[in-house]
Amino acid sequence: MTDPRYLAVKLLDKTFGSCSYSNIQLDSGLKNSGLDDRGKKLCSAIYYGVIERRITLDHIIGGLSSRPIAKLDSIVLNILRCGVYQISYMDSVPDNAAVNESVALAKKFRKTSASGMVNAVLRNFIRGGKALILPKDSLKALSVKYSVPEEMAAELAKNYGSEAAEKFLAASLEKSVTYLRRNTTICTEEEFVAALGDIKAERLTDCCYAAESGDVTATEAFRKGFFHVQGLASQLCCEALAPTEQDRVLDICAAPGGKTFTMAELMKGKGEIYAFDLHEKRAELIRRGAERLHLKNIKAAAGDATKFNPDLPKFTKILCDVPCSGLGVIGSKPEIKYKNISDFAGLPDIQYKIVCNALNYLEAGGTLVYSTCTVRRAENEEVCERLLRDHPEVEAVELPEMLGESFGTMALLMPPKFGSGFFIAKFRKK
Ligand SMILES: C[S@@+](CC[C@H](N)C(=O)[O-])C[C@H]1O[C@@H](n2cnc3c(N)ncnc32)[C@H](O)[C@@H]1O
Repeated sequence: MTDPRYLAVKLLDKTFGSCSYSNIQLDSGLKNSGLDDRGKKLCSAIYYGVIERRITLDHIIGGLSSRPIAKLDSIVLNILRCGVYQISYMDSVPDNAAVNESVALAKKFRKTSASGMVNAVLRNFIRGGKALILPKDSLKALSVKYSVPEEMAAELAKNYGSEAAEKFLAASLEKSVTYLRRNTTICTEEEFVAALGDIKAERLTDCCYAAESGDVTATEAFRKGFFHVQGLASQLCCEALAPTEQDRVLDICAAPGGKTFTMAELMKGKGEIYAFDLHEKRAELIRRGAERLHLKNIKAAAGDATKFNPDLPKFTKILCDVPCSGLGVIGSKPEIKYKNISDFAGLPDIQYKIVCNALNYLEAGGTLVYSTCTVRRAENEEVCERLLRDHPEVEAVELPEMLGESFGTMALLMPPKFGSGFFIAKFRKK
């Protein structure tokens, strides 16, 4: 049988060596591993933990190793990262076990010559009281403490102030919650809770629940289409657009379909939703999800949101949930925080192009919601301000209260209260 720590190191080596998504990498790694549930849990905890804390772990290792981090063999470095992670953050793993398992891993990976160094670094870390010594410079300290590149810490602080940036980074390191959206078109709360079996779910809003840990997709409730997994903020975004059965809705960047499904349910399975995404493969994800949830009011197809499609009708409500840098969801997708800020340079123009194109399909008097799962002004407030400046036919609309808070016409939702970082703005065509 595979060793969970061995698999974690192997997967980390792949993840850090490519740009793949952590959840996809982990799922495929676990699938054929032959690990039991306990092994899978341990492997996932180490794998995600190391991605989440990579900069912090490297800072610790850099202070203890005689060779610079950049000169270490990548497998050896990942063994050390996993070792320091277990010692620092996993109470369930005794320190000695973390050291011995790491030394054994070095041998298993045929890095026998490095096993002495692995042993020495980890034992010195424990002997030194597992200290995390932060750099004096405040930006560098923020970067090491919350494991975020300096450039990104600076960007967050520039956007929302250093206090809000630190709060956001701290919240993103907290355990992430799995939120479920109950499918009101086919089940009552009692039926939903019963079909969840052993998994307990706490109700947060009318249809949003926070699930206890466990595989929610293995439940009878999932098989029956009684819910889909969707972040709290995403659910609030759909409620902000508030589609009803009288509406014809356009969801212009819709895959994998979470918001399409919630809107279809708010419309009681009636009215019409046109759901588009760039490629057919992604449109198919929406169709499959709609089928599992027994939702019949969704038409999904491939379509480029930046280009006008003269064959489309006018819509009473439009959702522009545009592609974005995703910094709001670094809590659940930690690999995002290691991207370069320069990779995001072209996004505001694409986002603006999409929302302008969407306006072509909006009926006079119709409403449009613009949303992202990021916390950058350039992709949020600035795109919306440009829209209002250049389109006199558009006006900003007051958002509904969300979890008891009023936001005006643009809302930056932040974790932990709203689950993740998310932006929502609402407009009307005069
Ligand atoms: C934030 S995600 C949408 C998430 C979706 N609304 C949901 O709730 O499940 C943005 C989506 O935009 C799609 N996308 C990117 N560029 C696009 C374009 N030019 N036209 C249409 N969709 C595009 C991406 O494939 C991605 O699925």
